[in-house]
Amino acid sequence: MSAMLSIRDLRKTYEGGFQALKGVTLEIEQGEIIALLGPNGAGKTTLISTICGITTPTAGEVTVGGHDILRDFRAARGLIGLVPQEIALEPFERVLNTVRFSRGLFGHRRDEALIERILRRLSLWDKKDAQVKELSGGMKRRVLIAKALAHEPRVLFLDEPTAGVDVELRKDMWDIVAELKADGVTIILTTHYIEEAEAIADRIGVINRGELLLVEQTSALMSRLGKKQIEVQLSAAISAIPPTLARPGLSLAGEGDVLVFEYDTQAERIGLTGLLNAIAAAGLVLRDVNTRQSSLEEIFVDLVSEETP
Ligand SMILES: Nc1ncnc2c1ncn2[C@@H]1O[C@H](COP(=O)(O)OP(=O)(O)OP(=O)(O)O)[C@@H](O)[C@H]1O
Repeated sequence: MSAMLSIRDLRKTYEGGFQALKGVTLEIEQGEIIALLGPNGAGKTTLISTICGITTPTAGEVTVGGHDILRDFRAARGLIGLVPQEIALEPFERVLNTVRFSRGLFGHRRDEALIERILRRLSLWDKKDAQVKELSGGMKRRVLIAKALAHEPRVLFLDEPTAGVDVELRKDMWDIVAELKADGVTIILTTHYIEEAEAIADRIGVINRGELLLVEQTSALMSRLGKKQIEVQLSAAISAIPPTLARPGLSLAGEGDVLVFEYDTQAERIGLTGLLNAIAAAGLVLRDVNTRQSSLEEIFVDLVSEETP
């Protein structure tokens, strides 16, 4: 089966010489959900904008459903739905018209029943006659999603869909993504939240400084990255870890008064109870206990430093 979205050696150098994409290659199958993680300025929006025809590539090739995005733009764009990061809506337009218009843009026939279903699905039906400027920020984001869905995309791009939205919309978004996937829609989303990528993506791509550092199955990546630390502060310093406590992942830190135990959250047996019992049995007294999970930032730093020879 050929890929639904095929990106080959895509490069983008902005006017002024900044290289935002340095040769990105990626194939995405139909019905797959891929999350692109990356720090600010990594090139995620540039990648999406280039595929959607908002930014022109400097080099490389992209096909959507087999259609080249430059030579066959209308056919390629007709398959795409885009939920952009920035809210760009006509403030005086009414919600219903905004969404209807979006469907017409790429040559689809009117389908009032579909528009109603989408608006209801996004809890916007009772706002259909409101002007966009009367909506809250979260509702405007819902309108952006409705617009993208109105032309029944086969490939949907979500650029940080849940940045700054409330818990309810986030949950709705995740459910909608699952429903679209069940319909065979291919979804590419960018996010800063690893939990979000973990919850909904089949694969995760990490992008940094215009390069795709890796693309991996979510489960494989999470088990590689799902490290957590427990820091046990002792009431008195020790000169070495007692032999009864020694185990892989345990080290002595601070002034000899902190035991750090690094473990894999995905492991079947972590052994925390055993460790705490052994600490007590060794006659050590605890002053405090903290846990720390690797943050996305640390994960990036790890990945980036792994890539540096
Ligand atoms: N029109 C432009 N002209 C020049 N440079 C640009 C332009 N648009 C983006 N850039 C630069 O390209 C780089 C990538 O930006 P991009 O918006 O793609 O990043 P991003 O990964 O989406 O970041 P964020 O997570 O902050 O949204 C940044 O350094 C940005 O300053």
